[in-house]
Amino acid sequence: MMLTSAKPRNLHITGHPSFIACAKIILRRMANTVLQAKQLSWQVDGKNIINQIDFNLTKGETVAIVGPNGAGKTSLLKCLYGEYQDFTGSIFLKGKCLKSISTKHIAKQLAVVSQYTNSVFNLTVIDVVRMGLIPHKGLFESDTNSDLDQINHALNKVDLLDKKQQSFNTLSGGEQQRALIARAIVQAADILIMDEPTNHLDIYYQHQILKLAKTLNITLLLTIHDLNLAAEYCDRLVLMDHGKVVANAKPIDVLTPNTLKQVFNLDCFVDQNPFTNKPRITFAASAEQHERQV
Ligand SMILES: Nc1ncnc2c1ncn2[C@@H]1O[C@H](COP(=O)(O)OP(=O)(O)OP(=O)(O)O)[C@@H](O)[C@H]1O
Repeated sequence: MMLTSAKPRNLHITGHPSFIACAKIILRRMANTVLQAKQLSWQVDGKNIINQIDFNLTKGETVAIVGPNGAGKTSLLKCLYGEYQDFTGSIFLKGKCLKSISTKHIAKQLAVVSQYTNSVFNLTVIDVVRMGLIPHKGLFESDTNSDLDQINHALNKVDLLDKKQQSFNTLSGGEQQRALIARAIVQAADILIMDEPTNHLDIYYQHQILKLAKTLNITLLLTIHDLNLAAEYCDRLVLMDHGKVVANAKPIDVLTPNTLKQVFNLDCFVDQNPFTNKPRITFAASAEQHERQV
């Protein structure tokens, strides 16, 4: 197989047809990679929290990072969206080294809905959603009619138009998540990162938030504990344990009894959800389980 030309779009590939097909798949994936980590590690007090992770996010995918408490899921996200800068290895956002991009530029590409925002926002819902405009505006620029239209459109999309003057802190957990998604819509980034978006939500809102995120038709990266929800809504799962990636594949290939036993130290049964045909996991928590090694 031979690849010529420096410009991926003009590449001329020669060789055996199977090599050519394989090369084309690899090149297409490379061209569509929006976020990439290479040999990413992050330490606290000399302890590896994230340990030599290679990670790829392709345009349009929905990927969940799953794994036990303390596995390093949130830390990985925080490195990937630029909150932690003291990592080793490299992170590329649309081909550019993350450390070389300004925060404003990152925010134009990547919106974040993270945990524990409640105490931060003593603002009305519309003010929280308006924050999505910040990366697109100058310091003292006031809102235009088109900005207000965008804000109202986003609030309408998440069904919070009637609560726009309400204090963010007084919203229910599900409504807060929806308000933060509205902020992300206004931010107009094409990658949305969500850290445990279904935390504290009842089963109806868990599905509602994930369905809403999917309707945005953007690239989604999230952390989630519920493996059945992950299987339901995600194209790919990255299973982490002790700061490392244990498996990285389609849900059906990651959610196997052997792999889950290895990571969660619980036996489980995997069959198909009768409504969606997606993998369904039932854990068997028996009295003889050994304590998990954390
Ligand atoms: N800023 C920090 N300082 C010290 N330790 C940290 C810090 N951030 C994370 N850790 C530690 O790193 C480990 C991984 O934490 P992280 O929040 O990334 O895990 P997680 O997989 O998201 O867990 P959970 O499912 O409980 O949210 C934990 O042991 C945590 O205590």
